Amino acid sequence: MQINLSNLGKRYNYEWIFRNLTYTFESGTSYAILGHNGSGKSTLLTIIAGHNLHSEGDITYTLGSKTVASDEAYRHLSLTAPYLELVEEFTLLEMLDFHTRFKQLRHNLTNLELIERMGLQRSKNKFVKDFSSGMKQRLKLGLALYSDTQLLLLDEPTTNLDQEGVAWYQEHVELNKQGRLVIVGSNIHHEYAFCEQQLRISDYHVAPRVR
Ligand SMILES: Nc1ncnc2c1ncn2[C@@H]1O[C@H](COP(=O)(O)OP(=O)(O)OP(=O)(O)O)[C@@H](O)[C@H]1O
Repeated sequence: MQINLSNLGKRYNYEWIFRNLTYTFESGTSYAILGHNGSGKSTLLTIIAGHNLHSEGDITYTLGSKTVASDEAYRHLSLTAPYLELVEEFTLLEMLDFHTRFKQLRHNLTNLELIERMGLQRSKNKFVKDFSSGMKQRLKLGLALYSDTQLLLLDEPTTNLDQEGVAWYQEHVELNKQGRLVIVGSNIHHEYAFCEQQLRISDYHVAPRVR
C-alpha cells in the first residue's frame, strides 16, 4: 500500500498539533514517526488508521494501481497501540476465533499455530482479562503482525514488554515486514531500529503566533 499525505493538518480545539504535512509512505518500506511525548505521533497514526479525523489537507491510499476509499482502508491495515483495548471477556482461543472472522492470518497459520508463535500456548484457555500486561501486549502485536494486511501501524510496540518480549517483537517484525508498509510511532530506538525512513513530527509543528 502507498499512502500520500498532502498538506495534512490536525488541530484539537484551537491547538494545531501539526500542519502542512506532505509525505509519501511507499509499500515495502518501514518508517519511524519520531517525536517527544505529546508531539503528535499517535494522532498521526490514528488519522492514517481512520480512527481519527484530520482537520485539513488530504490523505489517499493506493493499493497496486487502485485508489482505496478512506472508509475502506481499515480492511487493509492492522493497528496496535497502548490505548486499544482487547476483548477481556474472551479466552485467548475465543479472541483468535473472533479476530480471524474479520482478518485472516498470514502464512496460512491456524489460530493454534499463531498462539504457539506468540509463546502463549499454556494460556490458550485463559481469559484475556487475566493476562499480564506483557502477555496482552504480545497478543496485540501477534494479532497485528500476523494479520494478512498490507499496512502495519505500530504505536509504541514494546510497551509493557520485558527484554525477552522486546527480542520476540524484533524477531517477528523482521519475519513479517517484507512487502508491507510498516509505520512505527516511537521514541525508543529498539522499537524502530529496523526502519529505513524517519519522519520527525516536530518538523510540522506550528510556531505559536506572537501577538
Ligand atoms: N482527544 C484529544 N483532545 C484534545 N487534545 C488531544 C486529544 N488527543 C491528543 N491530544 C493532544 O494532542 C497532542 C499530541 O498527542 P499524541 O498522543 O498524538 O502525542 P504522542 O507524540 O503520541 O505522545 P506520547 O509519546 O506521549 O504517546 C498532545 O498535546 C495531546 O494533549
